[in-house]
Amino acid sequence: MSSLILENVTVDFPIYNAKSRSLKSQVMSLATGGTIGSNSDGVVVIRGLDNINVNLNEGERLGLLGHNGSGKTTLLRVMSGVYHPTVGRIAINGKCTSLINISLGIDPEATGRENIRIRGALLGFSAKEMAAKQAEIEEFSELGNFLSMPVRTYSTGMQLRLAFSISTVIEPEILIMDEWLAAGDEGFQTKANERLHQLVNQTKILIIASHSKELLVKNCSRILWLEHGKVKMDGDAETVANAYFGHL
Ligand SMILES: Nc1ncnc2c1ncn2[C@@H]1O[C@H](COP(=O)(O)OP(=O)(O)OP(=O)(O)O)[C@@H](O)[C@H]1O
Repeated sequence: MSSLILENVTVDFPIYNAKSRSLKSQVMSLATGGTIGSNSDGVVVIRGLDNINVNLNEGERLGLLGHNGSGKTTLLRVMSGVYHPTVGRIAINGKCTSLINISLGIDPEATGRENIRIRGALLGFSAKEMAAKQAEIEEFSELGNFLSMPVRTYSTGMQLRLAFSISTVIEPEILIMDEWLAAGDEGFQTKANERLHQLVNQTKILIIASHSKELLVKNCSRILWLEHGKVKMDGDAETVANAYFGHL
């Protein structure tokens, strides 16, 4: 059974070149972002997440809502292992894939084909599994002869096509997304959308951050509303979305 559990998770970002004396006290509810404070050494600290508790089980589809800087991306990054909690712990059960920063790790000097191979190895595919995946990824990307060219020669859209084709070939049990991924030109977008829908439908646990009510209500069963790194509301998707969009 897949599950994802966060217990008392706090994430602090120490900012060594900021001066705490220049910070003015602000009315919290007016400010965007996390809480800015300082630690015992006088170092300025931005608290991205503040004591978050989430328990996700198979079948759950969690949406993240909140103003700019409320902690959505930080939470997604903690869930995908990019950040470690400063305090608290996280337990992940199941194969987890994050579709945030899909272009990260693409080597511009290597060819498209080499990049597919490199990423496959990083994802833990065996040589045999990779041979089948390689053909599938190449075909999906529709990059043709460009697959033999270094990625630095690609346009932005072509790079995205490659990154998208690679990142979505895996079938995760836990899927983490920051907004709905859009890649490529019109033709490719239709195809990319279909693939994303497939992934979202197949995954056992979904976590997606978005500013779109429609997207969240359509894809999620539960929504966590974050404010200044804290949980403001957690509940049924429609109820939380109505409360959030009603307060704006
Ligand atoms: N790498 C970092 N270094 C310092 N502070 C950070 C870093 N990443 C995030 N923060 C801070 O943590 C808080 C939460 O940011 P986060 O990116 O998680 O917000 P968000 O809800 O995803 O916002 P948005 O809707 O604008 O994408 C903000 O106050 C931000 O300034």
